[in-house]
Formats: sequence, C-alpha cells, structure tokens
Amino acid sequence: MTKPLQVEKLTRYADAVRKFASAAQNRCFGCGAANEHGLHLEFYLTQELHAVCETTVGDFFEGPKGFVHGGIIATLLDETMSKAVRAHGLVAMTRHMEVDYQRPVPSSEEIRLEGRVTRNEGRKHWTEALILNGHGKVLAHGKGLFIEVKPAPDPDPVKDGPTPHG
Ligand SMILES: CCCCCCCCCCCCCC(=O)SCCNC(=O)CCNC(=O)[C@H](O)C(C)(C)COP(=O)(O)OP(=O)(O)OC[C@H]1O[C@@H](n2cnc3c(N)ncnc32)[C@H](O)[C@@H]1OP(=O)(O)O
Repeated sequence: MTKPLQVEKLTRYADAVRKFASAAQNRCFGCGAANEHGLHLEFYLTQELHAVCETTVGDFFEGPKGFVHGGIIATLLDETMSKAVRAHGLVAMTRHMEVDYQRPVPSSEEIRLEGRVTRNEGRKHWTEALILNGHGKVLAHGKGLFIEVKPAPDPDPVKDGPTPHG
C-alpha cells in the first residue's frame, strides 16, 4: 500500500509546487474550466513530479447520501494518475485501472488527491493515486496502466497545459 505523500497543505509549500496550466477552453470533465458540469480539479506538481490536488466534491456528485458516488471516485483517481503521467511530459491514455474503495469519500468536505508514476516500460507507465480526507486518512486507492499515444504536445505541463484536451 502506498503511503501518502509527506506534503502538507499546498499553501504551505508555495515554493515547492507548480500549478498545472489549463486552457480556458478545456472541457475535460475532471480539470476543464469550460465544462460547467465538471469537477474543476486544479492540480499542482511537486518537486518529485507527483500530482496533488485539494478539492471539495459537491453533493451533486453523491451516491450514498453525504458521500461521493463510486464512479466519481474512480474519475478522481483516473484524473490524478493522468496528471502524474503528464507531469513527466507524457501524453497517455488509461488502458487499465483498479480501485480500492477503502472508506466512503465525503461530499462537501475537503479531500486531497495524490498521484505518482511508479514504473515505466516503453510506452507503458504504471501509476498510483490516493484520495485522503482532511486528517490524512486514505479513503480510496487506485492503480493504473497508461499507454502513450500520439500526437504529443509540447512537453512542459506547467507552461503548455496538462493534456492535449486542455
Ligand atoms: C484519441 C486520441 C486522444 C489523445 C489525447 C489523450 C489525452 C489524454 C487525456 C487523459 C484523460 C484522463 C485519462 C482518461 O480517462 S483517458 C480515457 C479512457 N481511456 C480510453 O478511452 C483508452 C481506450 N483505449 C485505447 O485507446 C487503447 O487501448 C490505447 C491507445 C490506450 C492503447 O492501445 P494500443 O493498441 O496502442 O496498445 P495495446 O492495447 O496493445 O496495449 C499496449 C501495451 O499494454 C499492455 N497491456 C494492456 N493491458 C494491460 C494490462 N491490463 N496489464 C498489463 N499490460 C497491459 C499490452 O500487452 C501492450 O504491451 P506490449 O505488447 O506493447 O508490451
């Protein structure tokens, strides 16, 4: 099991993290500002090239009352792993992913997303992501396999945007 990153509140690490760029017309359900129905996730990149996001998911996306729908939880993990891959200047799509739903994820409360690349082999990039509550407890854990696809964008995820869809 992956341990949470030893990074505290992003605001306390302003010098150590960089924000992913995102174009105004980005309609990605996870990170696009132009998608009025989306999650509007804003990701940061740590010095270790881990993707981190602090967010609150509204009750619009609930499954059980008070808790985030399982499909949205998978989306959060997928998006986080995708950003971790992008942090390495790679453009890749999810080929396989799995989710451990360890505890319910509360809606309308701040949660933290953390993702990292764990292994690379040619076009194949294995990833992990966590969802943590405000006390640092792991609520969900995802693993993914991402496959590089073309066309590749400019390789700087901060300056030139997180993905071609952005
Ligand atoms: C349309 C273009 C859009 C571009 C923009 C993208 C922006 C990104 C946006 C991100 C948004 C957020 C993220 C999203 O939500 S992305 C949206 C969700 N994902 C998709 O829609 C992807 C759909 N799938 C595909 O398009 C293709 O399958 C891709 C392109 C991914 C790969 O098809 P391709 O035909 O090229 O490759 P392959 O199938 O031969 O497999 C490749 C290798 O992988 C190995 N393998 C397979 N499964 C497993 C497994 N379970 N365990 C271990 N290994 C496994 C396999 O043996 C092979 O190995 P090798 O023989 O090479 O050694």
